[in-house]
Amino acid sequence: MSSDSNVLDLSEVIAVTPVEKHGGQRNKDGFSDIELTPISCSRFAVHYVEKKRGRVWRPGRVTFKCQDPTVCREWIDRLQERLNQEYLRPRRLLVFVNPFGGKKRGVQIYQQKVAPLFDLARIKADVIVTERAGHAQDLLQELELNKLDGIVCVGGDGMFSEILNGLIVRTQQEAGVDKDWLAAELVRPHLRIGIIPAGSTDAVSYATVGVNDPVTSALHIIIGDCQPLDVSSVHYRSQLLRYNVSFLGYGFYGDVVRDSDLRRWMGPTRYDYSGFKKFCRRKIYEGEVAFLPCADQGSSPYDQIRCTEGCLVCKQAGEKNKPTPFNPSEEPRAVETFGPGGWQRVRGRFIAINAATNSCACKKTPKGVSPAAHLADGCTDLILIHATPRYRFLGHLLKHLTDSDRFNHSFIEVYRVREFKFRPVIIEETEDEQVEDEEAGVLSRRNRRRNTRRNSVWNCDGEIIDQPAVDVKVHCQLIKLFARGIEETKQSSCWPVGCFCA
Ligand SMILES: CCCCCCCCCCCCC/C=C/[C@@H](O)[C@H](COP(=O)(O)O)NC(=O)CCCCCCCCCCCCCCC
Ligand SMILES: Nc1ncnc2c1ncn2[C@@H]1O[C@H](COP(=O)(O)OP(=O)(O)O)[C@@H](O)[C@H]1O
Ligand SMILES: [Ca+2]
Repeated sequence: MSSDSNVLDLSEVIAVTPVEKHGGQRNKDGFSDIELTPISCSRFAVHYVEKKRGRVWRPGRVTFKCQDPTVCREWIDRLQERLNQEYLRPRRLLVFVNPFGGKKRGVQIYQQKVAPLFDLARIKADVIVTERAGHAQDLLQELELNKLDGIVCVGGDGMFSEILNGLIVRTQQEAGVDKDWLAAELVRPHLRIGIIPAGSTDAVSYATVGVNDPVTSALHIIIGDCQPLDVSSVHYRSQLLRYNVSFLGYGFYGDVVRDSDLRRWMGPTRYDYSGFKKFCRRKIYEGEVAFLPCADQGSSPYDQIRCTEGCLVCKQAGEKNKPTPFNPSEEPRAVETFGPGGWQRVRGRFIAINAATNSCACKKTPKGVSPAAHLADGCTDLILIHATPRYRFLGHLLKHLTDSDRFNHSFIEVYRVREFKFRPVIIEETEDEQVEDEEAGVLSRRNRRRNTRRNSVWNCDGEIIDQPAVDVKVHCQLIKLFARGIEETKQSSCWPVGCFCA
């Protein structure tokens, strides 16, 4: 409801309920405790999304008084009927709660902040509190999903990654698509995923809603928002390792997540501790990155075009990348040529190799690792941080705390790509010769270095991929979230909400 008028957009109404005669007491979450028997009611309440500062949403409520109870009943039924016609609104959800992530408050967050809203909106939720890592991913291979309107993840990026992988693997299996085939055109799951932030970084939630707030995310789910999202597949020698939706980091960020995983008892601060430790260590990793730049030259990580609600860049990418029906006999369109318009190569000694499939905005870096990255453009921003003295690397890191250009350094290269591969260089103790062994997936350069340098791991949305050589490919708008992208805080967006989801 806009503040200077009394117009209420029906698509942002949560529910309509009869109200008890004496106005009733509201509990701390703003709900009236007593549901009145509808026949005798002369009042009804319209619960709606109230937009607060900083993209925070709260349930608002306005009460209407009718002289005649039948008119009141008529209003309730007609409004309820209209809400039921809003086809994007979920009726039945499967909720996975991670009791272990973040500050270990996933269950309380769901019970106290989300469940009352789902009840108010008459959403039936099947809740599963996970008992171990990978539990949600396993259940998604066997549970009955076709009566559901969506899946909700109560946790952080790692938990979301589990559900994302579980759902995509299940969908390919049912569609007969070989998920291990790098060139395969993946089938899009029809179920949307909602995220209730209850983790440590919650980058996916922050980058798609603009804030990490459980009630705000619950309201986006209730009104049936729909936001397509790119997903990157990570393979090694024709075997799928994992799907990634936000951040892939080798070197610094890989070492941070490997070190911090041993300190989960520290909660979210484990990342700052490990970050400081790995910053001081500043390990350098040699390797070669090959990448296929995105075809649309107009779009670049430097172009300052932010991906917001109704983003045109994503809308055009969606038009260009409409899913073609899967045809096993058809050879995929593989681009293997090197040179202009084809693959490019960069070989070097890196502090970090990062890929941001969306901005990766989060509390640590509100504008994101790559502020101009798009949620659904079919590309990922490949950020190569070459070896450099610590003070210069620190200067780059500090820029994440502000809105300034974090890429404006001679030791940083950034490319907007559709695919990339990384091959580490293993340093071994032998004579100096160069051998390229694609079969082993590594370039082995024999040298007189005293010690073989251990490789880093890939930080894949906070989960560890313990395989340095990877082939990454972006699948445009592979999944859909109950979100609408980063809302413009001032003028309304240029496209009606939900325009993306057919
Ligand atoms: C000196 C301050 C430097 C601030 C640097 C901020 C860099 C922020 C980069 C954030 C990357 C975000 C990408 C998101 C990844 C998440 O998917 C993933 C999993 O999320 P989940 O826990 O919810 O499951 N999260 C992460 O991998 C966390 C990465 C966080 C890295 C923190 C790095 C801190 C660096 C501190 C250096 C301090 C140097 C001080 C020297 C005097
Ligand atoms: N019940 C559980 N017990 C232990 N680990 C779990 C459980 N449920 C999920 N996990 C794992 O916890 C990890 C972190 O989950 P996440 O919600 O991302 O928390 P955080 O944001 O703190 O990393 C994920 O790898 C997930 O697989
Ligand atoms: Ca993208």
